[in-house]
Amino acid sequence: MTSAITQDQLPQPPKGTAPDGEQQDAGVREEEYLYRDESRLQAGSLLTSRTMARRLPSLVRRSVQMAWRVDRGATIGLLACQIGTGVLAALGLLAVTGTITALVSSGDITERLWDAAPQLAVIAAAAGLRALLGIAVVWLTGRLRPVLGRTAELTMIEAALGAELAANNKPGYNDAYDIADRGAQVTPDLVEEAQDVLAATATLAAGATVLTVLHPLLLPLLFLACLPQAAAYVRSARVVYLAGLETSGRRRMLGKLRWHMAYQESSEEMRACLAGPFLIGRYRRLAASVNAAERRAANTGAWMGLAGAVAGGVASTAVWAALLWLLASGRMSLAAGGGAVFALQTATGSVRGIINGGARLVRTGWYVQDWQNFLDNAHGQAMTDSRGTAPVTAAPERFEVRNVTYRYDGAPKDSLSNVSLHVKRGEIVALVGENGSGKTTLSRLLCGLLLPTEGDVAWDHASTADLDPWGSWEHVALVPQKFTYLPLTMRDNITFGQGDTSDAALLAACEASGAAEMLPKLRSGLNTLLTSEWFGGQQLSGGQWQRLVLTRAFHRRAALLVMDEPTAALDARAEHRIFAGLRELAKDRAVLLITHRLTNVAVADRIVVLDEGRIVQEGTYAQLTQQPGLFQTLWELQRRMSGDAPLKTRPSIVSEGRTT
Ligand SMILES: Nc1ncnc2c1ncn2[C@@H]1O[C@H](COP(=O)(O)OP(=O)(O)OP(=O)(O)O)[C@@H](O)[C@H]1O
Repeated sequence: MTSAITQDQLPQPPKGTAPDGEQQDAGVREEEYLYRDESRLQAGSLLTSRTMARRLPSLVRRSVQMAWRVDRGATIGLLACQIGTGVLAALGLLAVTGTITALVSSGDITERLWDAAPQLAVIAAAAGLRALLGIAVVWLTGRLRPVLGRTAELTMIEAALGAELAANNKPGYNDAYDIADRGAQVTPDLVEEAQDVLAATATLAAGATVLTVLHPLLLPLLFLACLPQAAAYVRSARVVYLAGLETSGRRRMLGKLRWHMAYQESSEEMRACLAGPFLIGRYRRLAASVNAAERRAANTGAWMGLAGAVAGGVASTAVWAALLWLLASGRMSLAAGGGAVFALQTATGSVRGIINGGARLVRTGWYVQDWQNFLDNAHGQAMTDSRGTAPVTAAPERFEVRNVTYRYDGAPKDSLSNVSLHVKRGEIVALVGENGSGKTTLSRLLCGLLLPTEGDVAWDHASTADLDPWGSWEHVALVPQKFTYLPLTMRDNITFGQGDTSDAALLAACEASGAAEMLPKLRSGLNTLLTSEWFGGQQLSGGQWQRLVLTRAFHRRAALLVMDEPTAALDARAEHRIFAGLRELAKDRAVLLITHRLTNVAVADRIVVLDEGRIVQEGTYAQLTQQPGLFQTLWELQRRMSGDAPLKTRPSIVSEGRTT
């Protein structure tokens, strides 16, 4: 038996605080996590019924094209079913009007019944076949939906991977991604809704033919009667869509909170810092604001629906009055009138189906349009638009940053100012400096992951902006400061399906990084799934993961090796192994080493010291340890802390800022 979780089963805050962390949390400010793309919101609010009517055919066409691309068989089957449904509906309807005409004509009742019998048989056969086609539609749709959904997701991932790394800092990019992702999720709905519209259109075609034959006035009247409801549906769809846009940022934040509160990676901090109650409080407030926006949209939608229904009711009464008038004035026979009543009812149902399905289709179409816009150019961040396609034909010899300035989008100041640096194959260059001085940013530029705001980054003589990014990253091996724990086997985590995947090649890289030592402890050696979230998996420690990430970089045998704090999580023996082996590794590689452990940079040929985004010192280890300046100050502080030596200079930076 299942039971709902009660409030007291949730993590509780420390005594003296409100259960939802209210005392610590000032709440969600009005402007927090809000979507602010005014032009987009304005464009959304201008979407009208006329736009909808104009877009409907292209949306149906697009959904058919999407379905065609992923499963031609199912698409052909579905189209055939819709056409079949329409034909059967027409046959059934004609048979019904024929039956009614036969039954209300004069003559013996037995004769009239015999006359109507073939029509009744057609009605029964058409209804049975339509039911069969309905089952086929459900089966084919069930076959198509998941493939469409997964394909849409994959195209999103490809588009995101094809965007500039800097895109994450661009205003609106992450919102655009989220909104587009929603579009990807509803892609299967587009096909289903298009089908509903097609089916209703097919039935309407049948009803319309009969109505027009009975009296040419009936069909236009019917359309007029449905217009108010159509307008109401579209308005309500627009309100819901706009509410979705406005709340996208907050819904993204809700997703992030759920992730951090529930998943393994952050679970220890969540518990030990008692972050749960605080974050649950924050979640509640954000959720309440999203709920309120959605409730407002639902209310407005309901009012619009009511207005549409009232107007539609009045208009329908007028249509029925017109029919009565046609009958009363003798402009239509009683027999035809019976058929007309039935045809009118069928056609009214179909038109409502078109309008209802059409409004849903248009709303889904807006989302799908967002998805397609993102696929087109990743919200203006596609690398194909910002970079060249020049291939990197041979492994570059020299990597150079020339007079580079870089500022992250939205940042108040430059992270790097007029910086120049080069590193050649066979050389180790160390980059040092205090937190936030720009080391990682510089390494991202050297790798071609970021393009400079000013200046140039060149590999041999080619600017990274002109190179094909994917081709160039084949020559890069990166040990990032923050690495990702991927739930793959050790083998896959090392190779990502590239290079020599033989055991011999992998073991050589494992030896160099120290990862070989952990292999005997793994259940299935290189084939062990490195996570405890799945059956049979095994989780590594932080340092073991760092060894693995080093193995990944060494295995790539790339011309440029960038190591950003590569030994932060390693034990002394493992760290020693890395630095002792670095010279050997650098024989045919250009190595950029970033570390705060200044004694380790003795291995480098040159040391570049960054301070607040500028190069303030450059030289060998021997030179910089003897030269007064930032390097010497930091180096002496570290030596003092490790008890190596007394200070040569006063550690003024601790209390008075920098000494340079
Ligand atoms: N993705 C980012 N978006 C916006 N600003 C960033 C981003 N990454 C870094 N910065 C900013 O750029 C500046 C330099 O950061 P960077 O990470 O390059 O420093 P660092 O020298 O590597 O620091 P640390 O030693 O702490 O790793 C900092 O002021 C930081 O706030």
